[in-house]
This record gives sequence, C-alpha cells and structure tokens, in this order.
Amino acid sequence: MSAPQIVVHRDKSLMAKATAARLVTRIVDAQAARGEASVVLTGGRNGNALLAELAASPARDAVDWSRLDLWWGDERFLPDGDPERNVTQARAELLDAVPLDPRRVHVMGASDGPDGDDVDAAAARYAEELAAAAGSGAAEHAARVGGEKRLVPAFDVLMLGVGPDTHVASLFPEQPGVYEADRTVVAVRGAPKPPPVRVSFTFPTIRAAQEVWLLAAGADKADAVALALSGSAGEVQAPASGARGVSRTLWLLDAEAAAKLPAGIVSPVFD
Ligand SMILES: O=C(O)[C@H](O)[C@@H](O)[C@H](O)[C@H](O)COP(=O)(O)O
Repeated sequence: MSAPQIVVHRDKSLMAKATAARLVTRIVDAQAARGEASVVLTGGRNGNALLAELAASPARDAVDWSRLDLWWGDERFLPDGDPERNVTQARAELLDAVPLDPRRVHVMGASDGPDGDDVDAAAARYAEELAAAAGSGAAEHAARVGGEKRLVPAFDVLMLGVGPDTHVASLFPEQPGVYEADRTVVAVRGAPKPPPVRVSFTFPTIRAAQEVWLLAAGADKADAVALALSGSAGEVQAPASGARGVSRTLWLLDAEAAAKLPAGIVSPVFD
C-alpha cells in the first residue's frame, strides 16, 4: 500500500479542471500500455464537477472511450433513473456525451432492478460482476482479496469523494461496512447521509486499485481531511484514512479543504 501524497489546488474549480486533465492522461497511458483502462467513479459534487470538466475538455478525444471500463465505488439504492443516483448524475455530466461501450459501463443495482428491493442480492450481483471482469482480463490486472478468495480488477484509478465525517464510498465511521474484510461489495443500511440504503465497495476492493484518488473541496471538509491525514484516527473512525492504492494514494484538495492540515505534511498552498 502506498503512502498518501497531497496536491492542493487554489480553488475547487481549478481542482476539477486539473483532475480531469490528470484522469485523461492516466486513461491514455493505461490504454497505451494494456489496450484498455478501468476507472472507478465517485458520486458527490467533486466527482460530478470533474466529469463536467472532462466533458468540456478538447482532450477528451484522446481517450478511446470504447475501451474503458467504468465502475462505481458506491451507489444509492434507488430506482433506475432516480436523479439522486450517482450513475444518473454521471450520465448527465459526461457518460451520455461520449462513445462508451455499454457492456463496459458497470452500474450498481437499482431498487427496481432484477433483485427488487433486496440490497444484499444487488451487492452480491456486483461482486460477481467484478470477479467475472477480473477473471476474464489479464492476470496482472486482477487482485485477490478477502483471504485470497475473491477476485476484483486492479483498477487503474479509483476515485473517492470524502465526506465531512471522513466517509468514503458508503463506508461511514463505525458502521458495519468498515469492518468488512471478506466480501468485496456490501449492502449498507442506515447510512447517516441520505438515502439510508446503499451499495458500497469495501476496503479490500478499494485497496486493490493501482491508484486511489481522494477528492475534497470546501471549508466543511477541512476537519475531515486533517483527521484522516494526521494519523490520529484509524479507518474505523476515519474511513478515508484506510483508502490506499497499491502504487499511489493521491489526495486532491482545494485550499479550503487543506486549511487544517498539520504543519509539515503539505507544501505551501498556492495563493
Ligand atoms: O453517495 C455519495 O454521496 C457519495 O458516494 C459520497 O461518498 C460522496 O462522494 C461524499 O459524500 C463527498 O460528496 P461531496 O463531494 O458532494 O462532498
């Protein structure tokens, strides 16, 4: 697992633009090396803002969209097309505007999907989809987790928004999901952020990614960022601190979100 690196941007608009540029480069490099790329998207304002910037960027044409697998780290368990679903928002910001292969867009279950309102079955179905994709791809792009029993892709990039309580994906402090060491995807009930019922990656799945990028902007994230990066709380109390990539863990912040970081762990902020 890699140690966190921190990049601080002047404001959240610049952060979204720079992260979109960074993502294009990462996808293009992975496609050049392997012929394809895999990216895990996040819900939340920063995740959506970067997708909007990517849609507006001329550099988006450098990506071979037909050879990109898209996954989600979590999803709100609501009916298909619900405006609160992460996938609905991602489609509106970017996905409907680029020529993706629909078979490579791996949407988490909806509450009116094949499993009905059975969120455990929806989580298990997504775990199967991850295992199938990892099993059919190149062996070096797959990882064994959960005591070596489960297979997941070694995603090129996995992005996570950070909540003001330090949650990532739908892993909330001291809720059952943060303790899960076996399953790759879990059902979440009683989430403190609405809606209460969700589907989420677990830490083992997050930590299978080559690169994990954590996104946080705004003054309301400053305490969470400081807590997660100061080393004073573990992943049960501060889930964002447990999100690490195999080769890189990158915290992408704006100046407001970085404002309470302990002196010495971040270089001076641009002004
Ligand atoms: O379902 C969700 O809401 C997201 O998956 C969640 O984990 C989000 O990324 C963070 O709460 C940060 O959200 P913001 O970027 O909007 O603050």
